[in-house]
Amino acid sequence: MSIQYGEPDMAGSYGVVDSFPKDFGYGGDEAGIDDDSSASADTQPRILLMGLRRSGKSSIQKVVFHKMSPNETLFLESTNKIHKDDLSGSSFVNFQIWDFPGQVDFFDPTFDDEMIFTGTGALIFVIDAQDDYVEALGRLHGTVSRAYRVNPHINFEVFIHKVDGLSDDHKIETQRDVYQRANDDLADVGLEKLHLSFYLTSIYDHSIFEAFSKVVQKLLPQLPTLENLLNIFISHSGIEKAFLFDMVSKIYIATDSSAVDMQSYELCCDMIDVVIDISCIYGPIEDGGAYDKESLAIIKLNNTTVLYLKEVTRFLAVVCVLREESFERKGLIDYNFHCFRKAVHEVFEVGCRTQRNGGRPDDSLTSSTSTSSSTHAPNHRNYASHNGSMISPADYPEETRHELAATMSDRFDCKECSESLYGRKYIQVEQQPHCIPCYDRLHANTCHQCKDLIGHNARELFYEDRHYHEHCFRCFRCERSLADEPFTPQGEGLVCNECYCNEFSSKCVACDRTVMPGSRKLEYAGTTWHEDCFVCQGCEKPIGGQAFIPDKEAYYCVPCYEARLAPRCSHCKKALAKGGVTYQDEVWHKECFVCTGCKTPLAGQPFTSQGDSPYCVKCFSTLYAQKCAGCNTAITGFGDGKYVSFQERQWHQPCFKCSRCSVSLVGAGFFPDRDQILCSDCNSDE
Ligand SMILES: Nc1nc2c(ncn2[C@@H]2O[C@H](COP(=O)(O)OP(=O)(O)OP(=O)(O)O)[C@@H](O)[C@H]2O)c(=O)[nH]1
Repeated sequence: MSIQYGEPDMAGSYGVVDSFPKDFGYGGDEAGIDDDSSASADTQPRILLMGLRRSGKSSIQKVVFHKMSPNETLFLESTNKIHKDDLSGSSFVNFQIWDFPGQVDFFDPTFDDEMIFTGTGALIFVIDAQDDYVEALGRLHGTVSRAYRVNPHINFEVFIHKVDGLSDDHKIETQRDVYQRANDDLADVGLEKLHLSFYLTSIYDHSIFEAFSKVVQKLLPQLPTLENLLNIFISHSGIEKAFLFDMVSKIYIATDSSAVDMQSYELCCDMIDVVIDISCIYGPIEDGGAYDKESLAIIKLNNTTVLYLKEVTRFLAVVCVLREESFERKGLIDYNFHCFRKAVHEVFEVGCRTQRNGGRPDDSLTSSTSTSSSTHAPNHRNYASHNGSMISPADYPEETRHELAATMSDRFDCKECSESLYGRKYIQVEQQPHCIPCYDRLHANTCHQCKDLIGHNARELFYEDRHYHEHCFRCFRCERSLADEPFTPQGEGLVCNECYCNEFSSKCVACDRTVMPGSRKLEYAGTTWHEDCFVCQGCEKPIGGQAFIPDKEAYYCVPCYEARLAPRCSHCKKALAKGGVTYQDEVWHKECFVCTGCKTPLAGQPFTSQGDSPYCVKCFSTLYAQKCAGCNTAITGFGDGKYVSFQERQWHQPCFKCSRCSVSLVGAGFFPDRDQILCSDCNSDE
C-alpha cells in the first residue's frame, strides 16, 4: 500500500526542527512578529494524529480547529493521504497538524519515518473505545516504538476516544486496561522509558478540548512563566480562576496553578462560543474578524459568579471566573489585567526576537535574564519588572504601585523556606508565594476519603469543606466516580443519584421509574408522578400546575373534563365542573338556580316549589300561599311552623284559637261558628 503526501512538492524537503520547542513560532500580535520571522511551513513543528481507520482523527481536528459541529463529522470521508493542516494564520500556536490515513503502512518504502518523526512535537494516537481495541493497541505499539527510535523527545499522547458511548465505570475500566496493556507491550521490548499519557476524549463534550489543551501546554516552553503570571494576576485581583485561551480552538494554553474543575472550564468554553457567535452577528462587518482588540465580555451568572473575558493578543484571551463582590473592584482588575497583558506580550516578544536572532537571545534581554533560563522561557525576573506593578486590593490605589514594583523586582522567595522562586513554579497562599514542597507540606488538603495529602499536582475535588483526590471522589455504595455526576451526601460518605434513588426516592405510579431528587414531580393523595407522566386522561397532555379533576382512577384537565364527563346545568346546558346545586335530580350552576318569580339566586336560601318551579319565600307567599284565617298573613311553611286546615280555611298553629276566649284549639275539640271557631265552653255559653 502506498501513502500519498498531501503536498507532494514538500515531501522530503522538511528542515530538521528537532523537538517541538526549538523554532517554535507563535501567531504573534500585530506588531509582534515580522513576516520573515515566522517559521516557514516546512520547518513548523507538528502534531501528528495517528490511529486506525475511523477512529476519529479527522473529526478531532475538524471539531477543535475548524469549528465543525460534532454531528457533521458523521459525513467525513475516510482520509486517504496525509492531510497537513497549517494553523499558523488562524491560531496562536503556530504548528501543523498532520492527519494520517488509518491504513498507514510503516513498511511501505515511501513512508519516510525519519522525515516525519524528526520535526514532531507530539504524536497523538487515537483509539476508538467503542470498538475492539486489540488491533489498535498493536498499531499503537508499532507506531510509538518506531517514532521513539527516530525522535525520543516526542510527547506520546493516547486519546481513548468516543467515550461518550460508555458508562462511567466502563470508561475507567477501559482506561485502566489500555494503560496496562500498552505499557506491558512497551516493557516487553525494553521501552519502559517511553512515557505514554492517556486521555478519555469525545468530540461531543469538552473533553477533547481539555485533552488538546494538555497536549499543547506540554509543548509550550513558556508555560511556567504564563502560569506564574496568571497566579500573580488572580491573587492580586480577587479572581478565583483564570484561563489563557486560544480563541480559535478553545484550547487553554495556560491557567493558574489552582486545580481545574471541569465545570469552570466548560463555562469558559461556552462563553467563548457566545462571544464569537455574537461578534459574528453584530460585529463590524468590514473588519471581518469576530475577535479583535476591543473584544471584551462580561457574563453574570445567577449564582453570583461572574465570567470576564478580555483580549490579550490577536489570538489569545483571558477568561476569568470570579465572585460578584470581587467584580465590584473592576478598576483594580482592569489595571492588573493591563499589567498582565503587557507582560504576556513581552514574554512572546522574547520568543520572537530570539527567533529573529537565529536562536540567540538578543543583547537587551541577556542582561536581565538569568544564565540558567532558556532562551524561549524567560524566567521570573524577566516579567517581574512588568507584573511587579500589579496591585492587590488592599494596596489600591495609586502610590503603592511603585513601591510594589520596586520590591517585587528585588526578591521573590518562598514565604516558608525563603528559597528563591525565580524560574520555579510556585503557589500563592493568602497572597504569599510558596515553593511546591513547602506548599505540599503545609497547605495541601487531606483527602477526606483516603486521609492522604492531596499534592499540588493531583486533581482535587471538594464538597463543602471536604477535599478529595479525584479518584477518591466516589459513591460509597457502587464506587462509581462522582467527578461529573450529581450526588447526595449521606453521613460521612457521598452517594450517586442512582443509589440514592434506589434507596430513598419515590417511584412514579405512571411509569414505575424513580422520581430523581430535584426533578419536578407531582404528589396527590399519597401518590407520586413525574411531572411529565401526570397526563390528562382525555387529551393525554401533561397537566402540570393546572387544575385537574379526579374521576374514578383517572385525572382530567378542566377542558377535557368539561367536554367529556361533566354534568350539564339544567338551565343553561353548559358543563358544570364543580359546585352547583341539585334540585329534583337535576344539577344547576348556583347562579342559574333562581326564583321563577323574581329571579334572585336561590342557592343557600330557603325556597319552595310550585309544581316543578322553585320560588323564593316572598314570591311564593305572594303568588300561591294560603292566608291564615286567624291573622290574615300567608302560611308559607318557613319559620311559621305547622298549620291547621279545616274545610276551606287554614290557620298558623298559634292562630288556631277560640275566637272569644283565645284558648288554643290545637289538639282540642272546636266548634265552627260562621267565620269564627269556638272552644266547647264558649260554645255552650251561647
Ligand atoms: N460517538 C462518537 N463518534 C465519533 C467521535 N469522533 C468521531 N466520531 C465518528 O467516527 C467516525 C469516523 O471519524 P473520522 O474522523 O472520519 O475517522 P478517521 O480516524 O479520520 O478515519 P480515517 O480517515 O478513515 O482514518 C465518524 O462517523 C465520526 O462522526 C466521538 O467522539 N464520539
